[in-house]
Amino acid sequence: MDIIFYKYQGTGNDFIMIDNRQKLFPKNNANVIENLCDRRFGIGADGLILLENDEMSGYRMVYFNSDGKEGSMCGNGGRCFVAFADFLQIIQGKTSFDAADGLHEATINNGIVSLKMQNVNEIKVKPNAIFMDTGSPHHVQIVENLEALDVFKEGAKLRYGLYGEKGSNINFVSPRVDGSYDVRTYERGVEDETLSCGTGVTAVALAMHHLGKSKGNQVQIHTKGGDLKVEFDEKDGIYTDIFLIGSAKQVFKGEIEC
Ligand SMILES: N[C@@H](CCC[C@H](N)C(=O)O)C(=O)O
Repeated sequence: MDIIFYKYQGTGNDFIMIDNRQKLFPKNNANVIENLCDRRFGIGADGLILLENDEMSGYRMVYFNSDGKEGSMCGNGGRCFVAFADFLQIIQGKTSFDAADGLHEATINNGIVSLKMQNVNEIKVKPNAIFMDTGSPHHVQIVENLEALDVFKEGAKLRYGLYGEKGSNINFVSPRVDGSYDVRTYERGVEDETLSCGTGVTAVALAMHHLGKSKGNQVQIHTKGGDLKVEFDEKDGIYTDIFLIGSAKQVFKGEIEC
C-alpha cells in the first residue's frame, strides 16, 4: 500500500505530514516513524505529523518526534499543520484543532501562520535558567557566545543531567542590541539541535519578559532557520493570548511504500 506524504518546514524545523483521515498510517509502529524521519535511510525530518479527524474540534494533530515516539506539543509543527489544512482546503483562513496539550486556534494569511498557544501559569526561575511548559517542557538559559556554543553537547548534558528520564528541551538565548533575541535549541525526542523550535521560542519570549529583559508584549526571535514573533498578554505573572507567528511552507510531496 502506498501512502502519500508531504514535507513541510516551519523556520527550518521540518516535518513529514500525512493526511490520516482514513486512518491508514501505521502510527503505532515507532520503528516505521523513526525510519521515515532518518535523514540517510528515510525521507528525513525532525518529526512526523498526522492530520486526523476529531469529533469535538474537527481536526487533530498527532505529532511524533524523529525517535518515533509521540511527542508533546510542537509549535512549528502546529504552524505547518495549519498550512497543510489550508493546502487541503479543509479550512478557510482560520481554524481550531486539537493537539497533545489541548485546543489551538490559528489563522493563516499569505503563508504566515499565527498559532495560539496554551496559557502559561507557572514559570520557575532557577539560579542560571528558567523553566516552563509551553505545551512542551523548556529550559531557557542565557549565554554569551551563542554562535560558538556546542548546542549538541551542552544541550544533551542539561537535558539528561538536570531533568532525568523524562528530560526537557533546552534553549540557549542571546540578546541583540535591537531588543530581539537569537535562540538555539536542543530538542528532546530529536536528541540534537534543530534549526528552530516553536514551543522553545515561545518559552524564550515569555522568559525574557518575565525576567524584565523584554518590556513590550511582543518579542522577535531569530533562529538558525528563520525569524518568529511571539505576542502575548501578561497579568500577575500569568501569560495568556500567546501567539506564535511565522511562515510555514510545503517543500515536496512523495509516496511511502508501507
Ligand atoms: N519542534 C517542536 C518541539 C517539539 C516538542 C519536543 N521535541 C518534545 O516532545 O519535547 C516545536 O516546534 O515546538
